[in-house]
Amino acid sequence: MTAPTTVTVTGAAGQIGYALLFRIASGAMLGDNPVRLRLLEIPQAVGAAEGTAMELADAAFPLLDSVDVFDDADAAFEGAEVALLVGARPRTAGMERSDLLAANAGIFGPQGRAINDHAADGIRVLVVGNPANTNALIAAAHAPDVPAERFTAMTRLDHNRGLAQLAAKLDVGVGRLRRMTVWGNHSTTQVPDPSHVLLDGEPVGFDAAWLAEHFVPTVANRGAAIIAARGASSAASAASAAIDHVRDWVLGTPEGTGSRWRCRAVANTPCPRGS
Ligand SMILES: NC(=O)c1ccc[n+]([C@@H]2O[C@H](COP(=O)([O-])OP(=O)(O)OC[C@H]3O[C@@H](n4cnc5c(N)ncnc54)[C@H](O)[C@@H]3O)[C@@H](O)[C@H]2O)c1
Repeated sequence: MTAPTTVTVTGAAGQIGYALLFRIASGAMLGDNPVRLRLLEIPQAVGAAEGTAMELADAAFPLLDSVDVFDDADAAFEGAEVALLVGARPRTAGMERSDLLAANAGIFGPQGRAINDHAADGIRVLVVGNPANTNALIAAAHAPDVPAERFTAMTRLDHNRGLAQLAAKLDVGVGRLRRMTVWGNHSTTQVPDPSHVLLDGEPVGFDAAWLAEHFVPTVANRGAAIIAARGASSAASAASAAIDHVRDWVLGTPEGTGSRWRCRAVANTPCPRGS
C-alpha cells in the first residue's frame, strides 16, 4: 500500500478549512493516495477543529489515514509534505495596514520557522491567508533551509474566476479553455490576462472594451461581490482553488495548461506537443 502523504492545514476550523478538508480527504487534491491530516488552530478554536475531525471520521473516506488536531505549530508541521496555510488575522474596522502586517508576521514567521525545523524535505507550501503574497514571503524568510520556490501564494481563485467569466462570455464550458493568466498581486490591482487563452486549442480574441470595462473589474472585485451577495467571504471557491493549485503542483498541470513555461524555464527541456 502507498504510504500516506502528510498534509498540514492551518485555520482548520474556519470556513475555508471546512470546505477544504473534506475534499482533501476524498482524494480531490492528491489523487488516489492516502492522506494523513494534521490540523492547526488557535487554542480557542481547537474544539471546533476537533468537531470537524469527528465529521471527517464519520465521512469514512477510504483514503483518510488519520486526523490530528494541534494548537502548536512545531507539532502540526512535523513531517508535513504539503502545508496549506489558511489561518490568518483578518483586517478589522479601524485597523491600519501596518497593524495587519504586524499581526500576520506574528503568525507566518513562527509557522515558517516550524516548517523549516519540522516539515519533510520536499515540503510544498500554499499560503491562502491574506495578505497571501506578503504572508508567503514572511513564511519563506523564516525558513532558510527550505528552497524559496517551495512557498507559493494563492492566485488560483482569481485564475478560476477569470476562466468562469470567459466561459460565460463565449457560452462554452470552462473545460474547453486553457492558458488563463493573472499578473500581479492577489488584490484589486491584479491584471487578469486572457490574451493567450485557447478555446479547444485555438486562439480566441476578446473585445478590448469588454475586457477593460467588464472582465478585469469583475475578476478583480469578485471577492467583494461575493461578500455583498452572501454576507460572508468566498469559502468553497477558495477551497476549490487551493485544491486545484496543489493538485496541479504535485500531480502536474493538465495537458495544454501552461506546461510550456515550466518545461522551458524550469526543466530546460523541450515542451511536449500541445502543451
Ligand atoms: N488567496 C485567496 O484567494 C483567498 C480567498 C479567500 C479567502 N482568503 C483568506 O483566507 C483566510 C481564511 O479565510 P476563512 O474565510 O477561512 O476565515 P475564517 O475566519 O473563517 O477562518 C480562519 C481560521 O484561522 C484560524 N487561525 C487564526 N490564526 C491562526 C493561527 N495562528 N494558527 C492557526 N489557525 C489560526 C482562526 O481561528 C479561524 O478558525 C483569510 O485570511 C482570507 O482573507 C484568501
